[in-house]
Amino acid sequence: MLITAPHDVSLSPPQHLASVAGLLEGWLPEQRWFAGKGLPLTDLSVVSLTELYPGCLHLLVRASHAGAHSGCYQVLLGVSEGLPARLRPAVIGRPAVGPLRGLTVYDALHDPRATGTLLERLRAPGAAGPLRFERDGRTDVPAGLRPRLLDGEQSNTSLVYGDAFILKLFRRVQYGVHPDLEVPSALSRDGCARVPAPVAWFWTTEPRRATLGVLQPFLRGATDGWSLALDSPTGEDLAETAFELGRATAEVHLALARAFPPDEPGRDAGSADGLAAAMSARLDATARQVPELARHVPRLRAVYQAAAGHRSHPADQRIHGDLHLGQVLLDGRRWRIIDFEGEPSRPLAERRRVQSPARDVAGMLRSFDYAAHARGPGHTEWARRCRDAYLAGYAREAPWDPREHTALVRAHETDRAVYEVLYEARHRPDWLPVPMAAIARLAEESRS
Ligand SMILES: Nc1ncnc2c1ncn2[C@@H]1O[C@H](COP(=O)(O)OP(=O)(O)O)[C@@H](O)[C@H]1O
Ligand SMILES: O=P(O)(O)O[C@H]1O[C@H](CO)[C@@H](O[C@H]2O[C@H](CO)[C@@H](O)[C@H](O)[C@H]2O)[C@H](O)[C@H]1O
Repeated sequence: MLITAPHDVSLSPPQHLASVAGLLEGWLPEQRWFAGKGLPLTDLSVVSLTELYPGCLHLLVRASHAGAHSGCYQVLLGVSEGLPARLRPAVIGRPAVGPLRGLTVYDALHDPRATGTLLERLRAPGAAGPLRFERDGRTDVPAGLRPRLLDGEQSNTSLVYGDAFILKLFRRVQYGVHPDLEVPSALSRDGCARVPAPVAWFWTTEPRRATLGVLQPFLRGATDGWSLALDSPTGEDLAETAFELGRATAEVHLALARAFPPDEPGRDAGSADGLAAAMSARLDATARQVPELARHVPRLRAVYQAAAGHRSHPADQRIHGDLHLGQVLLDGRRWRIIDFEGEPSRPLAERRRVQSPARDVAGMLRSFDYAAHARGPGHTEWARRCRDAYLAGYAREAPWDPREHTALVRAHETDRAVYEVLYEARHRPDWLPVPMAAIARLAEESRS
């Protein structure tokens, strides 16, 4: 396959691109954040290329697959004659042909020189080719903070600088306003302390505006909800924290409703029937891709219809969109909520739409179920306690009580489990039995 360069690249010789094409073709599909897993690649094209310094290229690469599917990815490449031992795990390969023959191409996000340069750019707002760097101007970002690449399971890639800031680089790039910059900025203007506020960010103008990364304060010493859930010896000891987490979710929902008022563009009314139709459409699409889901389809549709039958629902509003235990950090005694990106596989415009707050509540309930599986057999009761405490905490702060809207919450849990089925099938097939077990249970419950 030939990798094709954009016509207006002036920063680096286009023939270099042909050199790295074969390497990226093998490397991209192996990455956790690559969304086209299992779909044969038909083309790779560079939509933007910027030389950050000689030997370090910032690329946006479009990967096309058979059919209409394609995705644009952010990649930072280093090119070097030799690499120190600590950078060997980052090697992508050595081009066999072309001007880069014999040189080593590597993932430069592992290279402190490259990631240090990114921070310097963010500290001094301005342009580099099509890239634009901006900052809020209120927070001091010291020079020379030591970068460290996070190695956790992620949809994107994050770097921690001096344990003071964290930079999230969006791997799958979509054009338009990015909710992970838009929402925390709006919440911070609203005075909401539950969400770390963006300090600096960068975006590209080429071929269209797209947010590429956001720097925010690093909550040193905070523990994520997933680790806490796996470490807590009993449901009893997590109940109080789960209650507080419910309160935190409701507080953020209230702040979101204030920050994105009803007449804001992008907000539409939504109806219970429309919701059931949208959920059914997602179910059908997923069942086409994950055939083991197909036998549950009729019963799951009934779950959606049951929610549509109830006319009184909490109003749609902007929500988190992908709330789970990995997105909440216990910072001292206070829960903080991160990652407002929404479900990574959905189009950006869809993720920015108003949705039912029940969806976030359902996301967290699903997460207790995941944690119960991860803890091992016999943790159903543990999950129930966490669930009850979380719902009680939410109801304490929110203007509606999810325990009085069981059909709605169940429909969202089901829709969320369907999303998880596709997510796991694509990214982590070993985890697929977890949402599949929930699907079987929810389908069975629909009989009663
Ligand atoms: N402000 C922060 N302070 C401390 N840790 C953070 C912060 N933001 C993110 N993290 C850590 O980084 C991980 C990944 O961040 P996240 O925004 O969820 O990325 P992704 O969308 O790629 O999953 C989180 O699970 C959390 O452990
Ligand atoms: O990368 P993100 O955090 O934005 O979210 C994606 O990946 C998550 C897994 O890392 C995935 O969450 C699912 O697995 C979690 C356990 O690892 C579990 O707590 C969640 O409830 C479950 O949805 C998330 O769905 C996906 O969007």
